[in-house]
Amino acid sequence: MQLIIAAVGHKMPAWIETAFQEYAKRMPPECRVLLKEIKPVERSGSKTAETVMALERTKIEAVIPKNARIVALDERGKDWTSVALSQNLTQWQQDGRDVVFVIGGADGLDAEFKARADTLIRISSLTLPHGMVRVLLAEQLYRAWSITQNHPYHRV
Ligand SMILES: C[S@@+](CC[C@H](N)C(=O)[O-])C[C@H]1O[C@@H](n2cnc3c(N)ncnc32)[C@H](O)[C@@H]1O
Repeated sequence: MQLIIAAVGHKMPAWIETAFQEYAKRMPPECRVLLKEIKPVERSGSKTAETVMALERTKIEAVIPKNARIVALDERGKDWTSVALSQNLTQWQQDGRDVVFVIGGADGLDAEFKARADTLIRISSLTLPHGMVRVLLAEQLYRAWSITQNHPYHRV
């Protein structure tokens, strides 16, 4: 199983890259997190937000491996606890399918893409900047793995 974060957004500030790597590098070899950045579609007066999201959806789908489980990130998604994420991580490791966490761009994710995702989760009910979402997600994946290992990083 490969954990992939497909994130619309590139050329992130150095502090986002540093924070993301801080957690990604802690993951063990059997549970590595691979980041696939997707260049946002250029905004222009003639493109509606729906058009932009549909174009970004095509770019997102191009980086998703066949048969991968899709977990879309959205502030309206299910509110998982870290323990629930760790339980899902254990199940995902058992079934072996790749898992792709998808983070949208400035306008969000295409509605049809979200409807077809296997799961829609939120990190908070607040709207977060997309760069910070990849950092928080990487930390939560490391925490979830720590829970599965009874590692002292996670304290109940
Ligand atoms: C700036 S937000 C887009 C906001 C957009 N107006 C919307 O309604 O989705 C960019 C991306 O960050 C992610 N995101 C933002 N806040 C989030 C949250 N609280 N939980 C999970 N993902 C979030 C989502 O993937 C979203 O598509």
